[in-house]
Amino acid sequence: MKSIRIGQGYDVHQLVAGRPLILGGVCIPFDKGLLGHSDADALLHAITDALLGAAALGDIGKLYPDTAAVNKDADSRELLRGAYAQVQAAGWKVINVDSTVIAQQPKLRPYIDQMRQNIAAALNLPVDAVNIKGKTNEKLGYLGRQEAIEAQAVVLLTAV
Ligand SMILES: Nc1ccn([C@@H]2O[C@H](COP(=O)(O)O)[C@@H](O)[C@H]2O)c(=O)n1
Ligand SMILES: C[C@@]1(CO)OP(=O)(O)OP(=O)(O)OC[C@H]1O
Repeated sequence: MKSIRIGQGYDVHQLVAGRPLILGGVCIPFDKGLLGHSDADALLHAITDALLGAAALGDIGKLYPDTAAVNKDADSRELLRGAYAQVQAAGWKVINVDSTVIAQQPKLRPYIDQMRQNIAAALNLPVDAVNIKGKTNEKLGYLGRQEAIEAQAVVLLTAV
């Protein structure tokens, strides 16, 4: 049997006024957005870390330091594609992705299908190999107070 690997990823970014809210490569209408060096797409960052973790290639900050001017305002779809190129060069391909975005507001459901399509395109996967779940934080803590949005992801790789 071909070997398989699992990886998990996590990210959180602060929600602030004056920034666009970008999740899964979708710009979501909202009165606040995520703060970061890049476009701060917490979902794509969590998936990128899950990919790199499964292939034992470190983490997103190792590939794309937040001190590098080239990464300023980067489109996280490009970061995800670049990380996946390294994962593929190491002899792996993705089987599937599952993820959770914890956002008290806004409701993500209307945007989930477009996010799945963006992630599937970046990873050369069928859309039904990518799942995204939205959760509130039941108004608890900093997520519940809409001070941040968090994302968690797992990916499964198989040897090519
Ligand atoms: N930002 C969010 C949060 C939740 N959803 C959807 O609502 C359902 C219920 O959420 P709970 O946190 O109350 O369990 C959840 O299963 C999602 O379908 C959402 O779309 N966006
Ligand atoms: C993506 C990078 C690089 O621009 O910066 P941020 O957008 O701040 O995101 P984070 O998830 O904190 O870490 C990875 C970074 O190195």
